[in-house]
Amino acid sequence: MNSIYQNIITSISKSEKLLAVLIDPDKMRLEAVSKFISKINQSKATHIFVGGSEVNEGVTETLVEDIKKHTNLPVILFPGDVIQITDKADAILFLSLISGRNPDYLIGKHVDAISKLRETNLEVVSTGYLLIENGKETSVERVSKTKPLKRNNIKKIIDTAKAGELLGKKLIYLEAGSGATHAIEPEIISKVKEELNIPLIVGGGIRSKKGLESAYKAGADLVVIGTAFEQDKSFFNEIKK
Ligand SMILES: CC(C)=CCC/C(C)=C/CC/C(C)=C/CC/C(C)=C/COP(=O)(O)OP(=O)(O)O
Ligand SMILES: O=P(O)(O)OC[C@@H](O)CO
Ligand SMILES: [Mg+2]
Repeated sequence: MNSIYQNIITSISKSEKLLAVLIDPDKMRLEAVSKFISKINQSKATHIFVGGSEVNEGVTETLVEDIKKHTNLPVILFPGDVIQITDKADAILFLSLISGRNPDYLIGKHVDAISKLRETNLEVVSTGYLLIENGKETSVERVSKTKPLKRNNIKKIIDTAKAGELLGKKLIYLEAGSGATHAIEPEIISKVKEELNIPLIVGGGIRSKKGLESAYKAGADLVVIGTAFEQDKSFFNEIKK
């Protein structure tokens, strides 16, 4: 069986660019799901990510179940906490927040997640998650009680991403933060990409087709967009299939 991770690798080898729409269980009303997903189905999106920094228990499971009724795209959990794990999804980004030094977000939550993961068939994708300063405080920063990496310290960012790869992470995710003022700069993306032999995900603050193209051109393999779709459904028209 083709795994979601294998499919990402195959797409990259064919120079295809990937796009994930992030659905935040906090913000998506169940009544709005079918219309929202039909827009996703008509767009170039290749993946659906579901997650948030702070989500109440049970909400993610109900939402994922509903999303799956309306699409064949892979649904991947992007969880801020253990309670967001549900076997209704296809895979989970097993995020370790390697930009920070909070042991709970480096390894603690992961140990706590194992009992739940054992009961699921989720594909687990080990992901090195790097929060990069964007001009304002993000939810991830607040919840994890960590500081983001400074965006002018490119060496630290590159070295952190490479350390993640050498620790065995299967993906590196450069995160500016949901609703970021400054998306990750192309220069940072290209320098990190140059160093890596694993796929690179970029997200946070990308609000236009131009921003999307510029992230791809710099070397992002998969771009994550949430806020732009939440706030302006017409953005989907710009990225129709
Ligand atoms: C291992 C498991 C299961 C959980 C912990 C996973 C870790 C270490 C997560 C890293 C830190 C974290 C809180 C990530 C959340 C990522 C996420 C879903 C961000 C989406 O944006 P929001 O942070 O919800 O932004 P808004 O609140 O502005 O919508
Ligand atoms: O909501 P936006 O700013 O698109 O960010 C998406 C994602 O990278 C946040 O974790
Ligand atoms: Mg949120």
